[in-house]
Amino acid sequence: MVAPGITGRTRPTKVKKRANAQKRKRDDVDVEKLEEAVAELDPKNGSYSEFTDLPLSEPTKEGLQSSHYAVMTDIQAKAIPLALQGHDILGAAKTGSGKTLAFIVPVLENLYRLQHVGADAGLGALIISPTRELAIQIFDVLRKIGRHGHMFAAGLVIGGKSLEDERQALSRMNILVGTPGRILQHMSETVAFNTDDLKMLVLDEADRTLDMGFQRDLDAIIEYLPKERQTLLFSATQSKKLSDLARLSLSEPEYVSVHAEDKSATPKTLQQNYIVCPLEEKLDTLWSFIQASKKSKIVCFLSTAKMVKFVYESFRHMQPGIPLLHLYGRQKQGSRLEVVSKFSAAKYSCLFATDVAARGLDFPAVDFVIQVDCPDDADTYIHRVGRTARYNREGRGVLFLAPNEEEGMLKRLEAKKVPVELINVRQKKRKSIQEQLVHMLFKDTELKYLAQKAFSTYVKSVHVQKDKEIFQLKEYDLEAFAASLGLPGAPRIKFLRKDEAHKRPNGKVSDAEIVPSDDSEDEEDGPTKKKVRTKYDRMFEKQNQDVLADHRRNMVKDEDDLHNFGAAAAGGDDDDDFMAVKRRIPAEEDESGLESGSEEDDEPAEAGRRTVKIAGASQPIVIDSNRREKLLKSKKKLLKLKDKGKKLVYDDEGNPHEIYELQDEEDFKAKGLPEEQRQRFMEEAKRVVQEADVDDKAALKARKKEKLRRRKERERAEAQGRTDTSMDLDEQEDVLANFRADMGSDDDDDETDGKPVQKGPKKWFQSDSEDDAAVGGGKRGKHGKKGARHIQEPQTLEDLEQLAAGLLG
Ligand SMILES: Nc1ncnc2c1ncn2[C@@H]1O[C@H](COP(=O)(O)OP(=O)(O)OP(=O)(O)O)[C@@H](O)[C@H]1O
Repeated sequence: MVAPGITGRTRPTKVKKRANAQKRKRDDVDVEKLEEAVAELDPKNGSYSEFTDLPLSEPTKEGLQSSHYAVMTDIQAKAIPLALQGHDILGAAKTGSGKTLAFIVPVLENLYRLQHVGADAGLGALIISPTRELAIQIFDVLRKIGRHGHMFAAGLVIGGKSLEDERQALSRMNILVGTPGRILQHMSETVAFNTDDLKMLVLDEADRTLDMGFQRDLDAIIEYLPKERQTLLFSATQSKKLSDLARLSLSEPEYVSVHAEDKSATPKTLQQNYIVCPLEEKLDTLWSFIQASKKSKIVCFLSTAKMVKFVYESFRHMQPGIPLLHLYGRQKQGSRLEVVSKFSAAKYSCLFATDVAARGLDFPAVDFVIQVDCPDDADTYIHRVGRTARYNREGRGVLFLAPNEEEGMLKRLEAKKVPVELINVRQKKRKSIQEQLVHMLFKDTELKYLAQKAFSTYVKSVHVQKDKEIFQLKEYDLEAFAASLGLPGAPRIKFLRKDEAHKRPNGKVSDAEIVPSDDSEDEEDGPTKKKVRTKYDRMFEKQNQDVLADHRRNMVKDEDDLHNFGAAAAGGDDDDDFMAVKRRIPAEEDESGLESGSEEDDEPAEAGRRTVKIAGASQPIVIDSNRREKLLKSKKKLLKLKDKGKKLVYDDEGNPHEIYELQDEEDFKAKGLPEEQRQRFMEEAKRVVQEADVDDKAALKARKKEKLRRRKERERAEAQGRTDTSMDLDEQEDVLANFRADMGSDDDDDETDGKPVQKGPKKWFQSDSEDDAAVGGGKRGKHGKKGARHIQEPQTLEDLEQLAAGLLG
C-alpha cells in the first residue's frame, strides 16, 4: 500500500519491477479463485466468525493478522460477506463495535479482485467522513491493514495541507479518504482527479454525512460519481430514510443492523447515569468531579467552542492535578492532531471537546464521558457516550441535565432505547469555584472576555435548538449562570430576526449575529469556506475587551426581544431568528459621550480598529466598528467629541492669555485695595464700552449711508434701464454669516491647532483652496455663489476627518 498523501512513492528499481510483475501474475490466479469463493458465500445463513473463514486475499489476511484481528465482531461477520458480493449496505451497529473494518476489508478486497490498481486505474474507492480526525483514523486503519503487499495508492484529503501537493498525488490514487468539503474542492478544481471509474463509495457516520450540514457538498460529490457503483453506509445511528437512499441511488440495499433486537442501543459494558444539575451549578460539579477522578481518562462534552475554551483555560489556571486538553473544530490543524494523539496516548487526562469529537474517534481506554451540556438529541448522546466502553471494554457515562431538560431528554433517550439512571451528587463534596473564577476574571481581561463569549454562545446554542420540549431558554436562570462563570452580570444579548439583521446599512451580518452551529465546526475546508485565522487567535489578539456584563434586566428586556424570544420558545420557526450580542463600548473608550453599543463584537481587533485624531478632541478617537464610524459622521456627535474651547486674549506681543488669569498675590496687593481695583476696573470698562459705542454708531451710520447711496444708485440705474444682477456686498456677507451660524460653529472657537484665526469679514473671502480645505474639500455652492460653502456628505473616513477639521478648526 502506498499512501501519497502521507508517504512518497519511490522509483521502482529493475529488481522491484520484476518482483511486481511476478506478483501480479500470482494475483491473477489468486483473483480467479477468490471470485469463485466469494460467489459461493452465503451471507444470510453462513456462520462466519473469524476473518480466516472468508475468502480474503493474502495481503489483507496478513494485514489483519499482524494487527491481531482474528475473530470478527457481529457487524463485521454480517456486513463483510454481503459487501464482498457487491451489495449496497446500510450498516448499523453500536459504537465501538468495529464498523471501520466492516468497510475497510471489502474496499481492499473488492478493488483487489477487480485489480483496480496503479495510476492508470484511477480512483476506485472514496471513503467520506464528517470530521478530519475521523478521516485520519480511518486512513490509519486502511494503512495498517493494507500495508502487507497491497499495491494500491491511497490518500487522505482533509484540508489544512497544500492543495497543490494533494493535486499532484490525486491523479495516482486508487483509494481516497477525506472530508466532504475538501473532496468536493478537488473534484471541482483538480482536472487530473478522475472519478469516472469509481467502484465504491463509503460514507462513515452516514446519518451525519447525509444530514443538513453536509447535504449540499455531498449532493455535489455524488453528481461527479458514476451511478453504477457499490455504496456502503455505516453508523451507530443509521437511518433508513428513503430520501437518502434515493439521493445515493442505492440498489436494493441490504440493511444490516446487528443490535436492533438488543434492549439497549448502547454497549452493554457501558454504565449510564444522569444527574440533575442547574446550569449555574455545572461548573462547580464538573470541577469537583474532576478533582475526585484524577486517576482517570475523561472526555467532557460542551456545546460550544467558546465554552470549551473557557472551561479549559479557567480550570487550567486552577491547577486541577490532571492533564487537561481541549478540542474543537476551528482549532489549528496541527494542534488538533496533537490533542488527539496526546489524549490517545495518555493514561490519565481530561479532554474538553465540542461535538467534533462525538463521532467515531477511537480513544483507547476512556473511563468517563461527561456530557456537561445537554446533547442536541438522543443520537448525539449515543455517539458522545460511545467514546467509552468500546470493543467490550467497560466505561461510564454521566449526563448533566438542567431541571427543565430532564423530562424531555429522558423521553428522547427512552425512545432510542438508551437506559440512563439517576444518581445524586454528594452536595458535601461539591466545591464552589465561583469566587476563584470571579477573582481570575477580575485579573485577566482575556479570560473575562472568553467567559462572556462562552455565556453568549451557550445561550445562542440553546436558542437555536430545534427540540423545544427540552430546550426552553426562559427556563434557565441566566443571571445565576453568568455568575457561576465568574461574571459580574449576564452579558446583554439581543435577539434579532434574520430580516432585521439583513437591514444593516452595510448589508453585513456581523459574526455575532451568525448563529454558529457546531456542525460548521466539523469540517472547515469546504470550497465555500474561506480559511481564516481561528477565532481563538482573534480573541487573544483583541485588547480592551473589558466589556458587557450588565445586569440580567438588560437582557431580553424590550418588547420586541421578548416577542422574538417567546416565538422561539414556543417552537416558532427558528430559522427565521437571528441573534446578536450587544456589546457596550467600555467606559474608557466611551469618554466622548458617543452612544454606546456595538454589534461588531467578534470582528478582528486589528482589522476593525482605526484611530482618528479629530481636530479639537483631546484624545484620538478609536473607530472600532461601523456603528461608531457612522456616529462620527453626525455633526452633532462630532461637536461632542470636541473639547470645550477656551477664550483667549492676546497681549501686544501676540502672546495668548486666558481671560481670567490668576495674578501673583504681591502684584495684586500692590495695586491697592480690592474694592478700589474693582471700581477702577468698572470705570475703565465703561470708558471702553462708551468709546466702542461711539465707533460702532459711526460705523453703523456710515454703513447705512453707504447702503442708501447704493440703493439710490441702483434705482437710478434701473430708472435708466440698466440691470445689475450682482449681489450687494453686505447682502452677500449676511448670507455667509447665516450659513456659518447654521453650521452651529462657535465664533469663539476659531482656533486651529492652538493658533488664533483672524476674525472678521476677511474670513469669508478666502481663496477657493482655502475654502475647500475649510469645508473638507467641499466645492462651491450649487449656484456657484462665490464664497458660499457647500458641505458634501463625507464618503470616506478621510472626508470625515477633513469635515471634522473644517467644522471644528
Ligand atoms: N475484530 C476485531 N477484533 C478486535 N478488535 C476489534 C475488531 N474490530 C474492531 N476492533 C477494535 O474495536 C475498536 C472500535 O472499532 P471501530 O472504531 O471500528 O468502532 P465503530 O463501530 O466504528 O465505532 P463508532 O460507532 O464509535 O465509530 C477499535 O479499537 C478497533 O481496533
